Amino acid sequence: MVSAIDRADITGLILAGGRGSRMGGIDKGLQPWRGLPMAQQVLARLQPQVGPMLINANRNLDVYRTWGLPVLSDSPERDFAGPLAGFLAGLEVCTTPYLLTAPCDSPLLPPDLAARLGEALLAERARIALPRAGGRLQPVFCLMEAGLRDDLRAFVASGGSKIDLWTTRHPLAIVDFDDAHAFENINTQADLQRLEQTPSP
Ligand SMILES: Nc1nc2c(ncn2[C@@H]2O[C@H](COP(=O)(O)OP(=O)(O)OP(=O)(O)O)[C@@H](O)[C@H]2O)c(=O)[nH]1
Ligand SMILES: [Mg+2]
Repeated sequence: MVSAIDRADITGLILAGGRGSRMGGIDKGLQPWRGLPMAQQVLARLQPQVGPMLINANRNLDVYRTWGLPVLSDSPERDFAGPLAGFLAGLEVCTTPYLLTAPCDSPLLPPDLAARLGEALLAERARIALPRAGGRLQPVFCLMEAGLRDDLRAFVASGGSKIDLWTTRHPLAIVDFDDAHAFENINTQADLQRLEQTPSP
């Protein structure tokens, strides 16, 4: 039998703290897509897979707060230090044994993301699990042990900002997903319009 992590033991964290520079500097999480802000589309896909949910944002905090979830900003010492700053903000308040991140700009994320990453993490006795799709790692979708908090805090404090440099320091499970489309990332207005029309599961 394959063991699984109880979904209540995983906190979901939506990463909406970026600059959105390729979309003219807008707050991508609030950008409407298929009738809802993009981060809400991600929330709808992620929430059924996990227990508590958190949002990481650095702008428009009042708007995000109206969604009824805790909203965390990156530590003010670092100005837009990248997604790892968001991971750390999540780990600092996470009360479950695991944290699963998802970016606000990939609204088609797989419905079995948490389950499959969790199985691999347990089976391989890893501390971090990442998906791979279309031959590429997708490191902003990261399932990690909450016990990595101190390690990540030290890594970020020493100037670390690359997710791959942090994740490869730890036992890592990689899970192949067949549907690369599920990890499509909306970075530009053109991506937004193209994906608005593409049929999705
Ligand atoms: N917390 C936090 N998250 C970030 C930061 N930069 C990017 N992210 C998040 O990381 C994920 C991937 O971001 P990108 O699409 O590469 O970057 P972006 O800043 O959103 O957009 P660009 O400025 O166009 O690159 C998204 O979920 C972003 O919200 C940051 O400085 N802090
Ligand atoms: Mg992106």
